[in-house]
Amino acid sequence: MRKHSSDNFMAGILDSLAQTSKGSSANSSANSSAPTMSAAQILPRMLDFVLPGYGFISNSILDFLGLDINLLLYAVLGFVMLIQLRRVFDSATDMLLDRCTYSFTFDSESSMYKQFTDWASKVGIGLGARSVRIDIKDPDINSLLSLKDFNPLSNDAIRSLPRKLEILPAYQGHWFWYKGRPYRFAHGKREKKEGNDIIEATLSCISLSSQPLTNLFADILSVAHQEEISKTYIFWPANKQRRASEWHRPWKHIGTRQSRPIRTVILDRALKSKVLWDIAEFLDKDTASWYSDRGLPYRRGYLFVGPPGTGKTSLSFAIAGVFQLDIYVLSLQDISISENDLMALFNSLPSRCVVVLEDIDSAGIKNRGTITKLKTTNESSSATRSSGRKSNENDEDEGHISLSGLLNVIDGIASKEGRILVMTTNALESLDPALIRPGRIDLTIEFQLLSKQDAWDLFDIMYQKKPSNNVQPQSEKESSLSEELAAQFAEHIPNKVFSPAEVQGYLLTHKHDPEAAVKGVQAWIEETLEKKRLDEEKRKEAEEAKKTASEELEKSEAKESTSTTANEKTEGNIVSKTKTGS
Ligand SMILES: Nc1ncnc2c1ncn2[C@@H]1O[C@H](COP(=O)(O)OP(=O)(O)OP(=O)(O)O)[C@@H](O)[C@H]1O
Repeated sequence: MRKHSSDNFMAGILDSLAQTSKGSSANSSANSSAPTMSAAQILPRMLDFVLPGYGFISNSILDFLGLDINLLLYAVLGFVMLIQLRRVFDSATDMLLDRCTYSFTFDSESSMYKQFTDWASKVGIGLGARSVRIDIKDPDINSLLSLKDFNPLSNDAIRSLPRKLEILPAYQGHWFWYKGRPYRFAHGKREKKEGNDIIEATLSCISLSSQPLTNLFADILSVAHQEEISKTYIFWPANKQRRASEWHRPWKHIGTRQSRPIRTVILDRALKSKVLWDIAEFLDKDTASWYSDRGLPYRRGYLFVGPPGTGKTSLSFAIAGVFQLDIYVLSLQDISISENDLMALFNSLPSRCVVVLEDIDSAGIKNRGTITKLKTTNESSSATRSSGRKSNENDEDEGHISLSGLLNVIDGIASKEGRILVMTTNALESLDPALIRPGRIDLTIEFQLLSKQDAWDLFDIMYQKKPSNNVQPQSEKESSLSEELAAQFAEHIPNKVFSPAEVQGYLLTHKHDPEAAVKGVQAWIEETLEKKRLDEEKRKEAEEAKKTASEELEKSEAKESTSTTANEKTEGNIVSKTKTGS
């Protein structure tokens, strides 16, 4: 039934068209100037047939309003056709992309992603897109600090810093041109893992080979490399939750620092070059095979010994900068790090890096000997029993990582080849010899308190002008003046009394005024020595009080145990007397 009516409908339309066309051809023979039905008339005719009266209405609108609704109709039809064409184009492009595209994928947690977005922001990739992501770059606080009239108490100072926008490719797909080729950057699957969004990113290129993409990545890496040359990447252990997750590296990138120039670390020249040559030789391309040919583990260990603030950490950072290595800093004082964590942390180190184990003396490493001693003491000593402490409590006090656990990590089978281990300590004598035996520690460097010459060097480092900082290099006159000031300054500093950190702290209070630093140094020395003296007195008093308290405790415990023994004896006598009496 329905088919029948639709047949009628089509027949009607064709009839109507045929009549028009017949009429037109008849007329055309009679009158060649008579209008024939043009393509433009087909739609109105069809509509007239479907909606009787449409022709009348459209003519009336044309007559009265001068508006040709047929034109509107064609515009709508054209628009619909365009949309359809776009769909066809999209699916054709998808098909083309599928067949003729190369894609490289990386995830948002990878360092590749960071390097791509840095590159995109630098090259302005996001700028061509109609939809971009924007972020605000951190204000350049360094530039503010270098201003003479900077007042840290004024909130406005920080607020007034210009903040720059960072323009990045949007999360949806985005085409861009690079070196005459179209590339597409898109974010894909987003997954939530351990509270973190991990997004898959894809960079594609229409090409029959992967070469253009490889070239693009080479460009990205070379831009990143230029930046990295002067930077040191710093890693710390990630928090416990992330460390436990199989999705994350146990290390967290916590920052990137301008590499510390080696000349800014004050250390005996011969020692400095000894350690640098040693590392250079270790990192030489032939050294790894030299080690493996001889069955030696390809690792190097250094021990930096010296009082606090003498440059042990600074030298570690400078070494990382000189050799372009990332630095992994680990403190065993972090009680959340278990032996298993330590193992995972060491196992996931890259093959070339500097790993710094800070303050290993105060880390509370459980010493094999100490544990045995404690256990024996606990078993035999009634004094310890009476204090109510259990042996495992003592073990915990001793530290959460055992010496054997640490040794295992440092040179066990799983330990990474090629890493440079730096252990720092303030107290060499408190270290277990096993920890620093040759093979684990290959070179020990001693750091000292400041000599007069060191004070001279430190002053020079603090006030030298660098041509690279848009500051004019020093003239000869200026340079001889600053040498004179450095000499005067060094003259005041007593030999081997202050650490470089202490003197640096003082100089920082006169950052832009070397004359004032020289003028005020004597007063500072006296004040600091007096403070040190008072601190030392307090420390001694506290030590004395602790000693007296423990002696008193021992005495009272001894008294208690004597009276217990006497009571037991008396009780024994009473019992024996009673027995005898009975
Ligand atoms: N030898 C040095 N040369 C240059 N700067 C130094 C030196 N020693 C210390 N400093 C300065 O003192 C500060 C602390 O130095 P650093 O952390 O390297 O000392 P450290 O010996 O590792 O101390 P700690 O034993 O307390 O860890 C840094 O800002 C550093 O610039």
